[in-house]
Amino acid sequence: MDIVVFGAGSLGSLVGGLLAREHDVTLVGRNPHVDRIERNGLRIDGELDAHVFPTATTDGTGLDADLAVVTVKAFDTDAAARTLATGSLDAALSLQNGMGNEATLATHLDCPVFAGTITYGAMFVEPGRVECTGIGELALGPRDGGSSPLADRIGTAFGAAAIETTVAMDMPRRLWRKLAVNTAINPVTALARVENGAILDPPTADLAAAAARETAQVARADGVELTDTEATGAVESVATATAANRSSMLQDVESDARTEVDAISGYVVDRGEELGVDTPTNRTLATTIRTWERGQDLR
Ligand SMILES: NC(=O)C1=CN([C@@H]2O[C@H](COP(=O)(O)OP(=O)(O)OC[C@H]3O[C@@H](n4cnc5c(N)ncnc54)[C@H](OP(=O)(O)O)[C@@H]3O)[C@@H](O)[C@H]2O)C=CC1
Ligand SMILES: CC(C)(CO)C(=O)C(=O)O
Repeated sequence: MDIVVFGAGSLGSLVGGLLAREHDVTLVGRNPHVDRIERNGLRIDGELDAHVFPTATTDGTGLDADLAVVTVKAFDTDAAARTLATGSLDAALSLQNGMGNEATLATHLDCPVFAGTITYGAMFVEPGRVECTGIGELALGPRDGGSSPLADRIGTAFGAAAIETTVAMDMPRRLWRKLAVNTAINPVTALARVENGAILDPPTADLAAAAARETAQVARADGVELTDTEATGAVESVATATAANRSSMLQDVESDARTEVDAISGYVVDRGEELGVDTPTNRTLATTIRTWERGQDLR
């Protein structure tokens, strides 16, 4: 397959690098990372080891591909979609955290847009090098659920590159369950400046669980069957499995970078308002993170 990976930061470089073991990959990213990849290739180390030579560019306009994998931060999705729309794609797949990315992509792109969730961990080490901090799995499928031969083809292509992949018929449920995890872990760890495992202890556990329960309530109002128990259970198991991790939102706050709060807690608040579900915990968490953002000179 010809695959464009739009957003060659931590995750995009890892996924693009793994795909490059089997497919023709073009990474769209920033310099000096792109420059280094063009000259010396991309090294992946940590839990996986690879040295690959994908094409890399800082200019994402006019690209033609079978598939675009979108891995920019949620707040960059609109710009990424507009740039990708200048080329020609057969399909697009979001692997981003937060909600609403697929809808944004579909607004601009004239091709099927698939939803994805990924539990691989990636960390940018230096230009030309990323670390795989955890081997997980990838699920992808139609963004409204159901099956599609094109999703099957994409799943087969990821599998051929030895990426653990499930083609799922229940992506809306999976996206909401991941959102419940992110609404519980990300803002709480970012505000308290603690690793993921710390949210398992009372009284923080109550705060995180309240955020997850509200997210599940909004999901149900949106027609997706996600019980409170399933949402809080997912939070507990992810926080346990990633106990020593610093969440992406904590890392953003620590490096004075903009967070994805609008697509995480903010999404739950906004969708809850539309559906008549009050979300006081998510509202408080979103407001506090946004207040922090406004007070910073963000990168
Ligand atoms: N890292 C991880 O382990 C995981 C991340 N995710 C999700 O994946 C997404 C990406 O995360 P992550 O990789 O950590 O983020 P990064 O910030 O490391 O990667 C995004 C990259 O895209 C670049 N970018 C944005 N717009 C453009 C553009 N127009 N042209 C070229 N490059 C562009 C950014 O550059 P710049 O910053 O200069 O704008 C940045 O280098 C997020 O939604 C995150 O929540 C999900 C699971 C795991
Ligand atoms: C699952 C979790 C919470 C892992 O840290 C994550 O997705 C993030 O940090 O954004």
